Amino acid sequence: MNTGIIIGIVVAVVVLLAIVVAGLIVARRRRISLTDDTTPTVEGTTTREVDRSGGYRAGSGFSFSQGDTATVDRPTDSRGTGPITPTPERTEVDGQPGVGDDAAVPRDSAQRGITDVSLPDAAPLETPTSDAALGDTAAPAPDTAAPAPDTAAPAPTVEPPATDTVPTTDEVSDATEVIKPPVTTPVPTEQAPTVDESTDAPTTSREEIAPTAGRLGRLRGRLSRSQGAIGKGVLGLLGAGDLDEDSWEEIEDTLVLADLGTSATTAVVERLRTELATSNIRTADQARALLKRVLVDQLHPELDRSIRALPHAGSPAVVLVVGVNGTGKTTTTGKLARVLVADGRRVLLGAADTFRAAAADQLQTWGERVGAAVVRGKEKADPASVAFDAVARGVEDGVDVVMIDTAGRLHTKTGLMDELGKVKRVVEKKAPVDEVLLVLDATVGQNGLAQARVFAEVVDITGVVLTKLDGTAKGGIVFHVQNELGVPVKLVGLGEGADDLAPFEPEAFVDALL
Ligand SMILES: Nc1nc2c(ncn2[C@@H]2O[C@H](COP(=O)(O)OP(=O)(O)OP(=O)(O)O)[C@@H](O)[C@H]2O)c(=O)[nH]1
Repeated sequence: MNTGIIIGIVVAVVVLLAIVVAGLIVARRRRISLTDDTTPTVEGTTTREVDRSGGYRAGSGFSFSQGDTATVDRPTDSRGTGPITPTPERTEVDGQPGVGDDAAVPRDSAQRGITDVSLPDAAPLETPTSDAALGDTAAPAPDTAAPAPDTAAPAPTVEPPATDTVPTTDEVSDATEVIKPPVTTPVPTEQAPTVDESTDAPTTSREEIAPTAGRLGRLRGRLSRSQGAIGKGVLGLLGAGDLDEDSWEEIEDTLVLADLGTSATTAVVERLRTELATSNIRTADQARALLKRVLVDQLHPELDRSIRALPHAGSPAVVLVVGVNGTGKTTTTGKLARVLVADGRRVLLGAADTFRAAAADQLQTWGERVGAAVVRGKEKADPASVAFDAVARGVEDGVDVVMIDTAGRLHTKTGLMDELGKVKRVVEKKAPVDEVLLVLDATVGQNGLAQARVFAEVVDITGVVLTKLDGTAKGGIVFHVQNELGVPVKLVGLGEGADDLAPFEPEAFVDALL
Protein backbone atom coordinates (compact mmCIF):
# COMPACT_ATOMS: atom_id res chain seq x y z
CA MET A 1 0.00 0.00 0.00
CA ASN A 2 1.48 3.29 -0.86
CA THR A 3 2.01 6.03 1.70
CA GLY A 4 -0.58 8.31 0.10
CA ILE A 5 -3.38 5.76 0.69
CA ILE A 6 -2.30 5.17 4.30
CA ILE A 7 -2.27 8.91 4.99
CA GLY A 8 -5.72 9.17 3.37
CA ILE A 9 -7.12 6.40 5.59
CA VAL A 10 -5.64 7.98 8.75
CA VAL A 11 -7.09 11.38 7.85
CA ALA A 12 -10.51 9.81 7.16
CA VAL A 13 -10.48 7.99 10.54
CA VAL A 14 -9.50 11.19 12.37
CA VAL A 15 -12.26 13.19 10.63
CA LEU A 16 -14.79 10.45 11.43
CA LEU A 17 -13.79 10.45 15.10
CA ALA A 18 -14.05 14.23 15.25
CA ILE A 19 -17.58 14.09 13.78
CA VAL A 20 -18.69 11.43 16.30
CA VAL A 21 -17.29 13.40 19.26
CA ALA A 22 -18.86 16.67 18.06
CA GLY A 23 -22.21 14.87 17.58
CA LEU A 24 -22.09 13.49 21.11
CA ILE A 25 -21.36 16.92 22.56
CA VAL A 26 -24.21 18.57 20.65
CA ALA A 27 -26.63 15.80 21.62
CA ARG A 28 -25.66 16.17 25.26
CA ARG A 29 -26.18 19.93 25.19
CA ARG A 30 -29.58 19.58 23.61
CA ARG A 31 -30.82 17.20 26.28
CA ILE A 32 -33.37 19.04 28.39
CA SER A 33 -33.22 18.55 32.09
CA LEU A 34 -35.79 19.60 34.61
CA THR A 35 -33.30 19.17 37.35
CA ASP A 36 -30.59 21.56 36.39
CA ASP A 37 -29.85 22.42 39.99
CA THR A 38 -29.69 19.09 41.69
CA THR A 39 -26.13 18.91 42.81
CA PRO A 40 -25.94 19.53 46.54
CA THR A 41 -24.35 22.94 47.02
CA VAL A 42 -22.39 23.95 50.03
CA GLU A 43 -23.30 27.35 51.34
CA GLY A 44 -20.97 28.33 54.11
CA THR A 45 -21.09 25.38 56.42
CA THR A 46 -24.59 24.23 55.56
CA THR A 47 -25.07 21.61 52.92
CA ARG A 48 -28.12 22.39 50.86
CA GLU A 49 -30.24 19.28 50.75
CA VAL A 50 -31.85 18.94 47.38
CA ASP A 51 -33.05 15.40 47.28
CA ARG A 52 -35.93 14.84 49.62
CA SER A 53 -37.58 12.20 47.54
CA GLY A 54 -35.66 9.07 48.30
CA GLY A 55 -33.86 9.31 44.98
CA TYR A 56 -36.89 9.55 42.71
CA ARG A 57 -36.74 11.78 39.66
CA ALA A 58 -39.94 12.82 37.98
CA GLY A 59 -38.08 12.56 34.70
CA SER A 60 -40.96 13.30 32.42
CA GLY A 61 -44.56 14.18 32.45
CA PHE A 62 -44.70 17.36 34.48
CA SER A 63 -43.06 20.36 32.99
CA PHE A 64 -41.84 23.31 35.01
CA SER A 65 -40.67 26.65 33.78
CA GLN A 66 -39.52 29.97 35.05
CA GLY A 67 -42.18 32.63 35.15
CA ASP A 68 -41.55 36.11 33.92
CA THR A 69 -44.86 37.69 34.68
CA ALA A 70 -48.14 36.22 35.70
CA THR A 71 -49.63 36.64 32.28
CA VAL A 72 -50.91 33.88 30.11
CA ASP A 73 -50.72 32.92 26.47
CA ARG A 74 -54.28 33.07 25.31
CA PRO A 75 -55.25 30.31 22.93
CA THR A 76 -56.02 31.38 19.40
CA ASP A 77 -59.32 30.42 17.92
CA SER A 78 -59.74 27.29 15.84
CA ARG A 79 -59.22 29.22 12.61
CA GLY A 80 -55.98 30.62 13.93
CA THR A 81 -57.19 34.18 13.41
CA GLY A 82 -56.43 35.52 16.84
CA PRO A 83 -56.66 35.02 20.53
CA ILE A 84 -59.77 33.41 21.86
CA THR A 85 -61.91 35.93 23.59
CA PRO A 86 -63.51 34.19 26.50
CA THR A 87 -66.96 33.32 25.27
CA PRO A 88 -69.91 35.19 26.66
CA GLU A 89 -71.79 32.09 27.80
CA ARG A 90 -72.80 33.90 30.93
CA THR A 91 -75.85 31.98 31.70
CA GLU A 92 -76.56 31.77 35.36
CA VAL A 93 -74.51 34.56 36.85
CA ASP A 94 -75.56 37.74 35.14
CA GLY A 95 -76.84 40.00 37.84
CA GLN A 96 -76.48 37.21 40.34
CA PRO A 97 -74.18 37.09 43.32
CA GLY A 98 -70.75 35.70 42.58
CA VAL A 99 -68.36 33.67 44.61
CA GLY A 100 -67.61 35.45 47.83
CA ASP A 101 -70.53 37.83 47.51
CA ASP A 102 -73.28 37.94 49.99
CA ALA A 103 -76.08 36.14 48.18
CA ALA A 104 -78.57 38.77 49.32
CA VAL A 105 -76.76 41.59 47.57
CA PRO A 106 -76.82 41.94 43.77
CA ARG A 107 -73.36 41.97 42.25
CA ASP A 108 -73.76 45.34 40.65
CA SER A 109 -74.77 47.12 43.84
CA ALA A 110 -72.26 49.41 45.52
CA GLN A 111 -69.43 47.52 47.23
CA ARG A 112 -69.69 47.58 50.95
CA GLY A 113 -67.21 46.85 53.66
CA ILE A 114 -66.97 43.56 55.44
CA THR A 115 -69.85 43.09 57.78
CA ASP A 116 -71.10 40.38 60.00
CA VAL A 117 -72.70 37.80 57.79
CA SER A 118 -73.74 34.37 58.87
CA LEU A 119 -71.06 31.77 58.49
CA PRO A 120 -71.33 29.27 55.70
CA ASP A 121 -71.35 25.69 56.84
CA ALA A 122 -68.00 24.02 57.03
CA ALA A 123 -67.25 21.97 53.95
CA PRO A 124 -68.12 18.40 54.77
CA LEU A 125 -64.87 16.52 54.94
CA GLU A 126 -65.30 13.36 53.01
CA THR A 127 -64.40 10.13 54.64
CA PRO A 128 -60.97 9.26 53.40
CA THR A 129 -61.07 6.33 51.10
CA SER A 130 -57.40 6.02 50.46
CA ASP A 131 -54.11 6.77 52.01
CA ALA A 132 -54.16 10.09 50.39
CA ALA A 133 -57.03 11.69 52.02
CA LEU A 134 -53.93 12.79 53.78
CA GLY A 135 -54.88 15.87 55.56
CA ASP A 136 -58.26 14.62 56.44
CA THR A 137 -56.96 11.63 58.24
CA ALA A 138 -54.42 13.70 60.01
CA ALA A 139 -56.54 16.69 60.71
CA PRO A 140 -57.40 17.10 64.33
CA ALA A 141 -61.03 16.45 64.69
CA PRO A 142 -63.84 18.53 65.99
CA ASP A 143 -62.25 21.38 67.84
CA THR A 144 -60.51 22.65 64.78
CA ALA A 145 -63.51 22.60 62.54
CA ALA A 146 -65.76 25.52 61.95
CA PRO A 147 -67.83 26.59 64.93
CA ALA A 148 -70.53 24.13 65.87
CA PRO A 149 -73.79 24.94 64.18
CA ASP A 150 -75.71 25.41 67.39
CA THR A 151 -73.39 27.93 68.89
CA ALA A 152 -74.35 31.50 68.47
CA ALA A 153 -72.70 33.14 65.53
CA PRO A 154 -69.18 33.97 66.55
CA ALA A 155 -68.47 37.48 67.56
CA PRO A 156 -68.32 39.42 64.36
CA THR A 157 -64.76 39.59 63.20
CA VAL A 158 -64.88 43.01 61.74
CA GLU A 159 -61.82 43.65 59.75
CA PRO A 160 -61.14 46.91 58.03
CA PRO A 161 -61.94 46.64 54.37
CA ALA A 162 -58.99 45.26 52.51
CA THR A 163 -56.37 47.93 52.94
CA ASP A 164 -53.02 46.43 52.13
CA THR A 165 -51.33 46.44 55.47
CA VAL A 166 -47.97 44.94 54.75
CA PRO A 167 -45.55 43.94 57.46
CA THR A 168 -43.23 46.89 57.79
CA THR A 169 -40.01 44.92 57.97
CA ASP A 170 -38.75 42.27 55.66
CA GLU A 171 -38.59 39.79 58.47
CA VAL A 172 -41.03 37.05 59.14
CA SER A 173 -43.47 38.21 61.78
CA ASP A 174 -43.95 36.50 65.15
CA ALA A 175 -47.54 35.79 64.29
CA THR A 176 -46.59 32.96 61.98
CA GLU A 177 -44.96 29.68 62.76
CA VAL A 178 -42.55 27.77 60.56
CA ILE A 179 -42.84 24.02 60.66
CA LYS A 180 -39.79 22.39 59.22
CA PRO A 181 -40.02 18.97 57.63
CA PRO A 182 -38.36 16.07 59.43
CA VAL A 183 -34.68 15.89 58.61
CA THR A 184 -33.71 13.13 56.27
CA THR A 185 -30.31 11.65 55.73
CA PRO A 186 -29.43 12.49 52.14
CA VAL A 187 -29.02 9.40 50.03
CA PRO A 188 -25.57 9.28 48.47
CA THR A 189 -25.92 9.78 44.74
CA GLU A 190 -24.34 6.48 43.82
CA GLN A 191 -27.04 4.71 45.85
CA ALA A 192 -29.85 6.87 44.61
CA PRO A 193 -31.04 5.01 41.53
CA THR A 194 -32.07 1.90 43.40
CA VAL A 195 -33.75 1.68 46.75
CA ASP A 196 -31.88 -0.89 48.74
CA GLU A 197 -34.43 -2.62 50.93
CA SER A 198 -31.72 -4.24 52.98
CA THR A 199 -30.15 -1.03 54.24
CA ASP A 200 -31.62 0.74 57.22
CA ALA A 201 -33.77 3.35 55.59
CA PRO A 202 -34.05 6.50 57.65
CA THR A 203 -37.32 6.51 59.56
CA THR A 204 -38.38 9.74 57.92
CA SER A 205 -37.58 8.67 54.38
CA ARG A 206 -40.15 9.74 51.87
CA GLU A 207 -42.49 7.21 50.48
CA GLU A 208 -42.05 6.38 46.85
CA ILE A 209 -43.86 8.49 44.34
CA ALA A 210 -45.58 6.87 41.42
CA PRO A 211 -44.17 7.62 37.97
CA THR A 212 -45.57 10.87 36.62
CA ALA A 213 -45.50 9.92 32.96
CA GLY A 214 -48.68 8.40 31.61
CA ARG A 215 -50.81 9.28 34.62
CA LEU A 216 -53.48 10.70 32.36
CA GLY A 217 -53.93 7.28 30.82
CA ARG A 218 -55.57 6.26 34.07
CA LEU A 219 -58.52 8.38 33.09
CA ARG A 220 -59.40 5.80 30.50
CA GLY A 221 -62.18 3.82 32.05
CA ARG A 222 -62.84 6.45 34.67
CA LEU A 223 -64.38 8.63 32.01
CA SER A 224 -66.28 5.62 30.83
CA ARG A 225 -69.63 7.32 30.43
CA SER A 226 -68.10 10.16 28.42
CA GLN A 227 -66.44 7.55 26.30
CA GLY A 228 -69.86 6.09 25.70
CA ALA A 229 -71.22 9.46 24.69
CA ILE A 230 -68.42 10.94 22.64
CA GLY A 231 -66.62 7.77 21.69
CA LYS A 232 -69.51 5.52 20.86
CA GLY A 233 -72.23 8.10 20.16
CA VAL A 234 -70.37 10.52 17.94
CA LEU A 235 -68.15 7.91 16.36
CA GLY A 236 -71.16 5.72 15.67
CA LEU A 237 -72.85 8.57 13.83
CA LEU A 238 -69.71 9.61 11.95
CA GLY A 239 -69.04 6.08 10.85
CA ALA A 240 -72.61 5.56 9.67
CA GLY A 241 -72.00 7.22 6.33
CA ASP A 242 -73.96 10.17 4.96
CA LEU A 243 -75.02 12.44 7.75
CA ASP A 244 -78.28 14.30 7.51
CA GLU A 245 -79.22 17.37 9.57
CA ASP A 246 -80.79 15.20 12.27
CA SER A 247 -77.53 13.28 12.69
CA TRP A 248 -75.57 16.52 13.01
CA GLU A 249 -78.04 17.74 15.59
CA GLU A 250 -77.60 14.49 17.47
CA ILE A 251 -73.82 14.95 17.41
CA GLU A 252 -74.24 18.48 18.75
CA ASP A 253 -76.52 17.32 21.54
CA THR A 254 -74.09 14.57 22.50
CA LEU A 255 -71.21 17.03 22.78
CA VAL A 256 -73.26 19.54 24.75
CA LEU A 257 -74.37 16.78 27.10
CA ALA A 258 -70.74 15.81 27.63
CA ASP A 259 -70.26 19.38 28.95
CA LEU A 260 -68.25 20.77 26.04
CA GLY A 261 -70.28 23.96 26.14
CA THR A 262 -71.97 25.51 23.15
CA SER A 263 -69.05 27.40 21.65
CA ALA A 264 -66.65 24.42 21.70
CA THR A 265 -69.44 22.19 20.37
CA THR A 266 -70.16 24.55 17.48
CA ALA A 267 -66.47 24.78 16.61
CA VAL A 268 -66.05 20.98 16.69
CA VAL A 269 -69.14 20.34 14.59
CA GLU A 270 -68.15 22.99 12.01
CA ARG A 271 -64.69 21.47 11.68
CA LEU A 272 -66.09 17.96 11.36
CA ARG A 273 -68.51 19.05 8.64
CA THR A 274 -65.76 20.76 6.65
CA GLU A 275 -63.32 17.91 6.99
CA LEU A 276 -65.91 15.27 6.15
CA ALA A 277 -66.88 17.18 3.01
CA THR A 278 -63.32 17.31 1.77
CA SER A 279 -61.89 14.00 2.92
CA ASN A 280 -62.81 10.49 2.11
CA ILE A 281 -63.71 8.89 5.43
CA ARG A 282 -64.64 5.27 4.84
CA THR A 283 -63.71 3.29 7.89
CA ALA A 284 -64.36 3.52 11.63
CA ASP A 285 -60.63 4.02 12.18
CA GLN A 286 -60.56 6.97 9.83
CA ALA A 287 -63.59 8.50 11.56
CA ARG A 288 -61.91 8.03 14.93
CA ALA A 289 -58.69 9.62 13.73
CA LEU A 290 -60.60 12.59 12.34
CA LEU A 291 -62.59 13.09 15.53
CA LYS A 292 -59.43 12.81 17.59
CA ARG A 293 -57.64 15.41 15.48
CA VAL A 294 -60.52 17.85 15.70
CA LEU A 295 -60.93 17.44 19.45
CA VAL A 296 -57.19 17.75 20.12
CA ASP A 297 -57.02 20.93 18.02
CA GLN A 298 -59.92 22.32 19.97
CA LEU A 299 -57.90 21.83 23.15
CA HIS A 300 -55.10 24.03 21.77
CA PRO A 301 -52.13 21.71 22.23
CA GLU A 302 -49.83 24.63 21.40
CA LEU A 303 -50.50 26.32 24.74
CA ASP A 304 -47.75 26.49 27.30
CA ARG A 305 -48.89 24.25 30.11
CA SER A 306 -45.69 24.25 32.08
CA ILE A 307 -46.00 25.20 35.73
CA ARG A 308 -44.02 28.33 36.46
CA ALA A 309 -42.34 26.97 39.50
CA LEU A 310 -38.67 27.36 38.77
CA PRO A 311 -36.79 29.91 40.89
CA HIS A 312 -35.44 33.25 39.73
CA ALA A 313 -31.95 34.42 40.49
CA GLY A 314 -32.15 35.26 44.18
CA SER A 315 -35.83 34.62 44.76
CA PRO A 316 -38.15 31.66 44.73
CA ALA A 317 -40.97 31.11 42.30
CA VAL A 318 -44.31 31.94 43.90
CA VAL A 319 -47.37 29.84 43.13
CA LEU A 320 -50.76 30.95 44.42
CA VAL A 321 -53.47 28.28 44.62
CA VAL A 322 -57.00 29.70 44.60
CA GLY A 323 -60.56 28.42 44.32
CA VAL A 324 -63.72 27.99 46.36
CA ASN A 325 -63.80 25.70 49.36
CA GLY A 326 -63.83 21.98 48.83
CA THR A 327 -62.54 22.06 45.25
CA GLY A 328 -59.26 20.43 46.27
CA LYS A 329 -56.84 23.36 46.73
CA THR A 330 -54.96 21.94 49.70
CA THR A 331 -54.82 18.47 48.20
CA THR A 332 -53.56 19.87 44.89
CA THR A 333 -50.95 22.00 46.67
CA GLY A 334 -49.71 18.90 48.48
CA LYS A 335 -49.71 16.71 45.37
CA LEU A 336 -47.84 19.33 43.34
CA ALA A 337 -45.35 19.94 46.13
CA ARG A 338 -44.73 16.20 46.13
CA VAL A 339 -43.85 16.23 42.44
CA LEU A 340 -41.63 19.30 42.83
CA VAL A 341 -39.75 17.81 45.78
CA ALA A 342 -39.35 14.60 43.83
CA ASP A 343 -37.86 16.74 41.07
CA GLY A 344 -35.22 18.00 43.46
CA ARG A 345 -36.80 21.34 44.34
CA ARG A 346 -36.88 22.90 47.77
CA VAL A 347 -40.49 23.76 48.46
CA LEU A 348 -42.07 25.89 51.15
CA LEU A 349 -45.81 25.85 51.73
CA GLY A 350 -47.77 28.84 53.04
CA ALA A 351 -51.04 28.05 54.82
CA ALA A 352 -52.97 31.19 53.99
CA ASP A 353 -56.27 29.39 54.52
CA THR A 354 -56.78 30.65 58.02
CA PHE A 355 -60.52 30.10 58.01
CA ARG A 356 -60.18 26.53 59.11
CA ALA A 357 -57.36 25.38 61.38
CA ALA A 358 -57.82 21.91 59.93
CA ALA A 359 -56.83 23.27 56.52
CA ALA A 360 -53.45 24.39 57.88
CA ASP A 361 -53.09 21.05 59.68
CA GLN A 362 -53.87 19.30 56.42
CA LEU A 363 -51.18 21.30 54.61
CA GLN A 364 -48.74 20.67 57.43
CA THR A 365 -49.32 16.94 57.08
CA TRP A 366 -48.55 17.21 53.39
CA GLY A 367 -45.44 19.24 54.20
CA GLU A 368 -44.19 16.59 56.60
CA ARG A 369 -45.00 13.86 54.17
CA VAL A 370 -43.30 15.35 51.13
CA GLY A 371 -40.49 17.18 52.89
CA ALA A 372 -41.52 20.81 52.65
CA ALA A 373 -41.46 23.41 55.39
CA VAL A 374 -44.80 25.04 56.19
CA VAL A 375 -45.48 28.58 57.34
CA ARG A 376 -48.78 28.90 59.13
CA GLY A 377 -50.50 31.61 61.11
CA LYS A 378 -52.81 31.53 64.04
CA GLU A 379 -56.41 30.61 63.35
CA LYS A 380 -58.22 33.58 61.82
CA ALA A 381 -54.92 35.38 61.23
CA ASP A 382 -54.78 37.76 58.29
CA PRO A 383 -54.22 35.48 55.26
CA ALA A 384 -52.26 38.18 53.42
CA SER A 385 -49.84 38.47 56.30
CA VAL A 386 -49.33 34.67 56.43
CA ALA A 387 -48.73 34.62 52.69
CA PHE A 388 -46.27 37.49 52.97
CA ASP A 389 -44.43 35.75 55.80
CA ALA A 390 -44.25 32.53 53.78
CA VAL A 391 -42.66 34.32 50.83
CA ALA A 392 -40.33 36.29 53.10
CA ARG A 393 -39.24 33.03 54.72
CA GLY A 394 -38.82 31.41 51.33
CA VAL A 395 -36.55 34.24 50.18
CA GLU A 396 -34.58 34.09 53.43
CA ASP A 397 -34.13 30.31 53.23
CA GLY A 398 -33.33 30.32 49.53
CA VAL A 399 -36.02 27.80 48.62
CA ASP A 400 -36.92 27.18 44.98
CA VAL A 401 -40.66 27.61 45.19
CA VAL A 402 -43.22 28.93 47.65
CA MET A 403 -46.73 27.55 47.20
CA ILE A 404 -49.51 29.41 48.92
CA ASP A 405 -52.74 27.63 49.69
CA THR A 406 -55.48 30.23 50.02
CA ALA A 407 -58.91 30.07 51.62
CA GLY A 408 -62.04 29.28 49.67
CA ARG A 409 -64.06 31.25 52.20
CA LEU A 410 -63.46 33.53 55.09
CA HIS A 411 -64.97 34.20 58.45
CA THR A 412 -66.94 36.86 56.61
CA LYS A 413 -67.92 35.48 53.25
CA THR A 414 -68.46 38.91 51.79
CA GLY A 415 -64.78 39.76 51.74
CA LEU A 416 -63.39 36.67 50.05
CA MET A 417 -62.56 38.25 46.73
CA ASP A 418 -61.24 41.44 48.33
CA GLU A 419 -59.10 39.33 50.57
CA LEU A 420 -57.71 37.26 47.73
CA GLY A 421 -56.79 40.35 45.74
CA LYS A 422 -55.07 41.65 48.85
CA VAL A 423 -53.12 38.40 49.33
CA LYS A 424 -51.74 38.71 45.81
CA ARG A 425 -50.92 42.40 46.10
CA VAL A 426 -49.19 41.96 49.45
CA VAL A 427 -47.16 38.96 48.28
CA GLU A 428 -46.07 40.91 45.22
CA LYS A 429 -44.45 43.47 47.49
CA LYS A 430 -41.98 40.75 48.35
CA ALA A 431 -41.67 38.70 45.15
CA PRO A 432 -43.56 38.45 41.88
CA VAL A 433 -46.32 35.87 41.69
CA ASP A 434 -45.37 33.52 38.85
CA GLU A 435 -48.36 31.25 38.72
CA VAL A 436 -51.95 31.60 39.88
CA LEU A 437 -53.60 28.20 39.69
CA LEU A 438 -57.37 28.18 39.86
CA VAL A 439 -58.65 24.88 41.23
CA LEU A 440 -62.04 23.87 39.86
CA ASP A 441 -64.09 20.84 40.76
CA ALA A 442 -65.01 19.10 37.49
CA THR A 443 -68.07 17.50 39.05
CA VAL A 444 -69.89 20.79 39.56
CA GLY A 445 -70.04 21.48 35.83
CA GLN A 446 -71.33 24.90 34.83
CA ASN A 447 -71.21 26.26 38.37
CA GLY A 448 -67.47 25.86 38.30
CA LEU A 449 -67.35 28.25 35.39
CA ALA A 450 -69.40 30.82 37.20
CA GLN A 451 -66.87 30.61 40.05
CA ALA A 452 -63.97 30.78 37.65
CA ARG A 453 -65.14 34.03 36.11
CA VAL A 454 -65.28 35.73 39.48
CA PHE A 455 -61.77 34.59 40.39
CA ALA A 456 -60.47 35.63 36.99
CA GLU A 457 -61.73 39.14 37.63
CA VAL A 458 -59.79 39.47 40.85
CA VAL A 459 -56.52 37.64 40.28
CA ASP A 460 -54.90 37.01 36.91
CA ILE A 461 -55.31 33.27 36.58
CA THR A 462 -52.44 31.67 34.68
CA GLY A 463 -53.58 28.07 34.78
CA VAL A 464 -56.49 25.86 35.75
CA VAL A 465 -56.38 22.66 37.77
CA LEU A 466 -59.44 20.57 37.13
CA THR A 467 -59.90 18.22 40.06
CA LYS A 468 -62.15 15.19 40.57
CA LEU A 469 -62.17 14.26 36.90
CA ASP A 470 -62.35 10.74 38.23
CA GLY A 471 -65.77 11.54 39.62
CA THR A 472 -67.44 12.86 36.52
CA ALA A 473 -68.73 11.35 33.35
CA LYS A 474 -68.40 14.71 31.68
CA GLY A 475 -64.83 15.03 30.53
CA GLY A 476 -66.00 17.69 28.08
CA ILE A 477 -65.76 20.27 30.85
CA VAL A 478 -62.08 20.71 29.97
CA PHE A 479 -63.02 22.18 26.57
CA HIS A 480 -65.56 24.44 28.15
CA VAL A 481 -63.25 25.78 30.86
CA GLN A 482 -60.48 26.63 28.41
CA ASN A 483 -62.83 28.22 25.91
CA GLU A 484 -64.60 30.20 28.55
CA LEU A 485 -61.56 31.46 30.44
CA GLY A 486 -58.95 31.54 27.70
CA VAL A 487 -56.54 30.00 30.21
CA PRO A 488 -54.96 26.58 29.73
CA VAL A 489 -55.90 23.63 31.89
CA LYS A 490 -52.48 22.68 33.23
CA LEU A 491 -53.18 19.90 35.69
CA VAL A 492 -55.95 17.45 36.40
CA GLY A 493 -56.89 15.69 39.61
CA LEU A 494 -57.64 12.04 39.10
CA GLY A 495 -58.46 10.90 42.61
CA GLU A 496 -57.73 11.33 46.28
CA GLY A 497 -54.43 9.49 46.12
CA ALA A 498 -51.20 11.42 46.68
CA ASP A 499 -50.10 10.66 43.13
CA ASP A 500 -53.46 11.29 41.51
CA LEU A 501 -52.37 14.50 39.82
CA ALA A 502 -51.43 14.57 36.17
CA PRO A 503 -50.15 17.15 33.76
CA PHE A 504 -52.84 17.86 31.23
CA GLU A 505 -51.96 16.55 27.79
CA PRO A 506 -54.58 17.13 25.08
CA GLU A 507 -53.71 14.00 23.06
CA ALA A 508 -53.73 11.63 26.00
CA PHE A 509 -56.90 13.22 27.29
CA VAL A 510 -58.75 12.82 24.00
CA ASP A 511 -57.49 9.23 23.80
CA ALA A 512 -59.01 8.60 27.21
CA LEU A 513 -62.22 10.23 26.10
CA LEU A 514 -62.73 8.24 22.89
N1 LIG B 1 -62.02 12.07 43.88
C1 LIG B 1 -61.22 13.12 44.03
N2 LIG B 1 -61.20 13.77 45.21
C2 LIG B 1 -60.38 14.84 45.33
C3 LIG B 1 -59.55 15.28 44.28
N3 LIG B 1 -58.86 16.38 44.72
C4 LIG B 1 -59.27 16.60 46.00
N4 LIG B 1 -60.17 15.68 46.38
C5 LIG B 1 -60.87 15.56 47.66
O1 LIG B 1 -61.71 16.70 47.82
C6 LIG B 1 -61.86 16.99 49.21
C7 LIG B 1 -61.57 18.47 49.45
O2 LIG B 1 -60.21 18.72 49.16
P1 LIG B 1 -59.40 19.89 49.87
O3 LIG B 1 -58.03 19.85 49.31
O4 LIG B 1 -59.55 19.86 51.34
O5 LIG B 1 -60.19 21.14 49.31
P2 LIG B 1 -59.94 22.69 49.59
O6 LIG B 1 -60.28 23.40 48.34
O7 LIG B 1 -58.57 22.92 50.13
O8 LIG B 1 -61.04 22.98 50.71
P3 LIG B 1 -61.08 24.15 51.81
O9 LIG B 1 -59.84 23.98 52.66
O10 LIG B 1 -62.33 23.90 52.57
O11 LIG B 1 -61.10 25.46 51.09
C8 LIG B 1 -60.88 16.06 49.94
O12 LIG B 1 -61.62 14.97 50.44
C9 LIG B 1 -59.94 15.59 48.84
O13 LIG B 1 -59.39 14.32 49.09
C10 LIG B 1 -59.59 14.55 43.01
O14 LIG B 1 -58.92 14.86 42.02
N5 LIG B 1 -60.45 13.48 42.97
